[in-house]
Amino acid sequence: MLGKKQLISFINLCNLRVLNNYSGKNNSNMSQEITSIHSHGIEDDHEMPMSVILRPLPPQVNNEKVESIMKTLQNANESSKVPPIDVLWIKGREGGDYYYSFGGCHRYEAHKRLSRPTIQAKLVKSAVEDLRHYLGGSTPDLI
Ligand SMILES: Nc1ncnc2c1ncn2[C@@H]1O[C@H](COP(=O)(O)OP(=O)(O)OP(=O)(O)O)[C@@H](O)[C@H]1O
Repeated sequence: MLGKKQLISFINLCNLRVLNNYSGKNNSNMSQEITSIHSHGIEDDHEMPMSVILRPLPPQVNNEKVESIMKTLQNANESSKVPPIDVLWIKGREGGDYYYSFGGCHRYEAHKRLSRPTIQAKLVKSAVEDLRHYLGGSTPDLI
């Protein structure tokens, strides 16, 4: 279990990674999609890069379930049976974009073990207050 200081450092490290990723050329399409989603204030499904998703809470997974989902994902005829995970999209006070995920542990873990670069995600526009429900006093100051 991470201590409070470690958790904050971890989140800050991840945030740096998010900002770096989003300034990179490879994510230009993603940035455009995000911008258009923001302007409409809606939730929608996206092919999100795994590397930008912040998961500050350690997952507790059932290996059999993860392996079963991996098999489903690897079968082209079955993969659509795995629904998108929910990702909270939060704007920092200086305009930074942060993508937090708390549920969908088994689906996320299955993608990770398959080294999938992206995961289908439902982007849900959220506020820092929503993050506080999960992280309490360890909620970072998002810039
Ligand atoms: N082989 C499979 N095994 C389990 N679930 C599968 C499989 N294939 C598709 N699914 C779907 O994937 C989703 C898994 O959701 P579930 O709530 O069980 O786990 P999770 O959300 O990924 O993890 P957690 O609930 O622990 O955060 C369900 O909608 C389920 O129908």
